[in-house]
Amino acid sequence: MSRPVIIALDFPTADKALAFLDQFPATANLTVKIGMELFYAAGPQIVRDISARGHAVFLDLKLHDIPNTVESAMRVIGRLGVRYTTVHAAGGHVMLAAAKRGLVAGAAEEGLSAPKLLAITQLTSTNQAMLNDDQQIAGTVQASVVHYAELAQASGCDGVICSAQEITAIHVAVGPDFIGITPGIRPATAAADDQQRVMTPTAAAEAGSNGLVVGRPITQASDPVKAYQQIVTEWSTAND
Ligand SMILES: O=c1ccn([C@@H]2O[C@H](COP(=O)(O)O)[C@@H](O)[C@H]2O)c(=O)[nH]1
Repeated sequence: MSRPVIIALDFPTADKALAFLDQFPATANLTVKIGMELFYAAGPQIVRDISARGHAVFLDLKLHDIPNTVESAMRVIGRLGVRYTTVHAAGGHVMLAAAKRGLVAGAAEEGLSAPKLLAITQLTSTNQAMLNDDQQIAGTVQASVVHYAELAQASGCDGVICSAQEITAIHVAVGPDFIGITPGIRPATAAADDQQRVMTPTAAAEAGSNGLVVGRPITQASDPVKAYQQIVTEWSTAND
């Protein structure tokens, strides 16, 4: 299984996202994440433009709606040729199964492989107090995340999005082949920003993360290519 370092392209326009990518060698074959900001600004064309440059796309729209709506939206996403996409586990097993059905159907219509469906467990910006007080979920963050991983697996998802802090417990609960992609990654000297459950690339590798998502530590670095390469080196070394 490949273990990508996924760059979160959190930019307000297509021009800014493409200019950012222009800094990398044309042969870089990156894996990049298009989230709500860029997709709402630039639409499906930005997925096509970035794919045409040879990069793999993770379309992170975090769907959470009634099952029929999610299934229909996932059918559209399935036609785009992305590698990963996301849905909120909190939508429940009926919605998650509908998401998977839509994704598989949409991809089949275009003769494509279905994207990997990853369920958001607890956002990495959520801490223990927010879980208990805001969401009124009792217990630990880890218990909630593991519960959502089990629900996602039983509902046909391919993996989850979680903090690297929970990845070991997830793999114990649902097995090592269930994908755990981890945002909230910060090199040792980087600011946490709004992230609450962070880990370094080395610690994430040691815990068993299947892939990192990194945004601001790369996109806002004075030398983004160097920042990306440093994280890839740290991650690869720790995975060896
Ligand atoms: O739980 C989650 C789910 C998704 N994200 C996304 O990852 C990146 C992280 O960006 P940073 O700048 O490295 O904090 C961002 O696009 C989020 O939407 C997440 O952080 N946590």
